Amino acid sequence: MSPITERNGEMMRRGRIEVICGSMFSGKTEELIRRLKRAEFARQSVEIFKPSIDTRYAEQDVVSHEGNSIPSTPVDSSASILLLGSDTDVVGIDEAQFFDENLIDVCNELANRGTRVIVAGLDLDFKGIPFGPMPGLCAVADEVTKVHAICVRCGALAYVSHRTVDNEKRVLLGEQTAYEPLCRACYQKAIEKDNLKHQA
Ligand SMILES: Nc1ncnc2c1ncn2[C@@H]1O[C@H](COP(=O)(O)OP(=O)(O)O)[C@@H](O)[C@H]1O
Ligand SMILES: Cc1cn([C@H]2C[C@H](O)[C@@H](COP(=O)(O)O)O2)c(=O)[nH]c1=O
Ligand SMILES: [Zn+2]
Repeated sequence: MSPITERNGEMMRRGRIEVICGSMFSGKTEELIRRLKRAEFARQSVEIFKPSIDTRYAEQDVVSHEGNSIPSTPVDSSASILLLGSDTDVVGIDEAQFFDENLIDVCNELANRGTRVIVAGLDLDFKGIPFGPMPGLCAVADEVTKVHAICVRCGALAYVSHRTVDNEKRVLLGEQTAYEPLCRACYQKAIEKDNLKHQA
């Protein structure tokens, strides 16, 4: 069970929201899997969800770039998470940026009912704009962990995922062949170069 607390003389599970955010390759999924596996070792009930559009490495599992994985339930909308994740000690959600804004209310509702909710997602899209429900989730979270990849151009800490293929759609599944993690300075240079290419 989750840590227990007392409310109005009743023993309750203590709910909370933990957000793990950062660029691509920053270790969000590995950190999510680490926390979820520790909860399983503690014999807590764990349910893991991901958006069904995320078929990059596997249909069902949450998989890190290193190949670590954990079984999950793909869902089409955040409402399904509330339905399927109730009465669970710990709910894990990966690729949260792809969910609808209602995910914020769903996580709040689960946490208020006593569930520990651990959410991982991209804080910024390839244009450097806050992605989907992520900024709202960071605001309501009890704890936010920002993780960093290494900038592939200079070795500093990366903060954003630069798209290296010509496609303006916000959602474009991919890995190293389509994205590179960059620090702020290298990202500025890369964007200037991209803009010049588009003007030519
Ligand atoms: N530039 C990079 N910086 C850090 N890790 C990288 C980089 N490129 C590839 N990786 C790999 O990505 C792994 C993290 O994968 P993952 O947890 O799936 O990240 P995320 O979910 O944030 O995209 C690292 O352990 C490392 O093996
Ligand atoms: C920046 C950015 C990324 N995506 C896609 C690319 C990947 O399939 C996922 C992120 O996965 P990770 O676990 O964080 O490596 O999101 C996108 O669709 N749009 C973007 O702007
Ligand atoms: Zn750099």
